[in-house]
Amino acid sequence: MKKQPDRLFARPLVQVPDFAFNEDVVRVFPDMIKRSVPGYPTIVENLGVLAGQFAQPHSVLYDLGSSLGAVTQALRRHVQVEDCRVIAVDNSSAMVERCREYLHAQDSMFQELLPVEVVEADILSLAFQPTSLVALNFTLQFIQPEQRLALLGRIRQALLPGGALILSEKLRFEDAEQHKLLGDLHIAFKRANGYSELEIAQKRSAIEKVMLPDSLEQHRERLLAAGFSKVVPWFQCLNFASLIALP
Ligand SMILES: C[S@@+](CC[C@H](N)C(=O)[O-])C[C@H]1O[C@@H](n2cnc3c(N)ncnc32)[C@H](O)[C@@H]1O
Ligand SMILES: O=C(O)C(=O)C[C@]1(C(=O)O)C=C[C@@H](O)C=C1
Repeated sequence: MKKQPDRLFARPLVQVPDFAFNEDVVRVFPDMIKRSVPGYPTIVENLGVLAGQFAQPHSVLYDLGSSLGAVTQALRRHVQVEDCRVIAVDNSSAMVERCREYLHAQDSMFQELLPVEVVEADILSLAFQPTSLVALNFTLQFIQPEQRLALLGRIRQALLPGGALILSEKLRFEDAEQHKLLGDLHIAFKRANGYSELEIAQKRSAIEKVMLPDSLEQHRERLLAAGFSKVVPWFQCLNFASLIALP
């Protein structure tokens, strides 16, 4: 379970392959996401706090695209509601395997944590159980754009009254000047976290076909079209934001 620094794009690659959540990424993922996503630790910790306000007894909490279970761990630290359990879902077997190890370690450190099940599955073909809280923390941006509405619709159908979806995403901006400013500041954030120009450029070309961010307006419209009644942004740092969507 050794956590390694992210040097995946440090050396020049003849051809940069498309980004995938494989074994190499799993080894460096905690370091990669913290150094790449402005506000990530704040979002994850507060997601636990927010979840505590929506979680209901005898219901399921979903962490969709759970990676190594950072959100699941925050849910388990913050939510103390009777007969709640967490279902963490990811379709990367490398992520799922390591996630189970981390959660096992959390079990041995804390008492009275919510029970958790880690499922290796495609969230697009998941049969959702009635749920009071769904977290999509930087996952929707990796789903094919034409499949996003249907997924959100199914999540909406599964949500209990009084529950919530928490959706965190990288944003693009419809105003070109704003898009460039926040994009440049994100690059400055990566530089300040020790990434070289080469690492930044190669990561960008690895990710540009697999991660397709939407604008805040697109998110809002799509969430409303999926049947959500209200969309409330609760956090933004540069071009990364998190929204609460109410059923
Ligand atoms: C950026 S990571 C999410 C980070 C994580 N939620 C966290 O807060 O640390 C995106 C994750 O979504 C997973 N993923 C992408 N498409 C998926 C799908 N269709 N079904 C399940 N998981 C998916 C990837 O394997 C990856 O682990
Ligand atoms: O936008 C970027 O440059 C990123 O690296 C973002 C991002 C993400 O938002 O999930 C992309 C892939 C990695 O999982 C970590 C961070």
